[in-house]
Amino acid sequence: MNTKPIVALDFPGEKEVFQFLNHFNESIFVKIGMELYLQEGPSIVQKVKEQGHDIFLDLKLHDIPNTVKSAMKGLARLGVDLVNVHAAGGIEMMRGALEGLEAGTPAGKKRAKIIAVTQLTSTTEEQMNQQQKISLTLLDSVLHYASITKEAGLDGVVCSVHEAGQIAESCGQEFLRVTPGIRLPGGEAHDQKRIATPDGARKGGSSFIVVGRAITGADDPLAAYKKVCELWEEK
Ligand SMILES: O=C(O)c1cc(=O)[nH]c(=O)n1[C@@H]1O[C@H](COP(=O)(O)O)[C@@H](O)[C@H]1O
Repeated sequence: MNTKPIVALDFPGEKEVFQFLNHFNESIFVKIGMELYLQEGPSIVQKVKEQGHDIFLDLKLHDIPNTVKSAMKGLARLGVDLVNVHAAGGIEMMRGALEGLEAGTPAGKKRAKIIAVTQLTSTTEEQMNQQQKISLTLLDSVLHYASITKEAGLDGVVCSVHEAGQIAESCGQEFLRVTPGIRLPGGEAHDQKRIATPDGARKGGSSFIVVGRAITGADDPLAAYKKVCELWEEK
């Protein structure tokens, strides 16, 4: 797995995906999320893989442990590089997800990394306090979810850049911090609440950045991708 920016293929269907991927003549790291997967099904994973791209299959599983375990067993056969669940499903559910993933990974193949969503980057502390009835700071809630994710044996979490550094301190550098909510300087936030720039993410302790609309919605997606890479990788 490389640490290239992960480009969110949030498109309605296959046609738009390949129009977009045609801009690139190198293999990149992409994310297939629920919008695309629910329209096209598992075949889209196969088709994107055939072009040589690394894949984060972002289906954010959150259900009873047995259901998540069985679902993960099936997903493991798709041969993707990274998958995720919601940490709010609890330790038993996350352990089930990991067991399913291990059981479903074909012999001789590397199992996908598995991470858990802490608090979505579209959530504010006020929303969390009022709507989830969690009376902590947002940072403490994210740190708590990171600690139970680690206890369950997963490889890391999805969080915002604002929490990434503290998670690295409490859970270790090896524990992945995958951070969406990335915008180019001055870019529109849209529905995201906890945002940062690619260079902010590098300085803030992210292991990976997930970038969607800043690239897919740009007039020149390749130029936007290159700009993101430049800021993310700058030494
Ligand atoms: O799990 C995710 O990928 C995810 C978690 C999160 O907390 N926030 C978040 O935005 N995402 C995903 O990251 C992508 C962000 O897209 P943009 O806001 O367009 O860059 C979307 O595909 C989201 O589904």
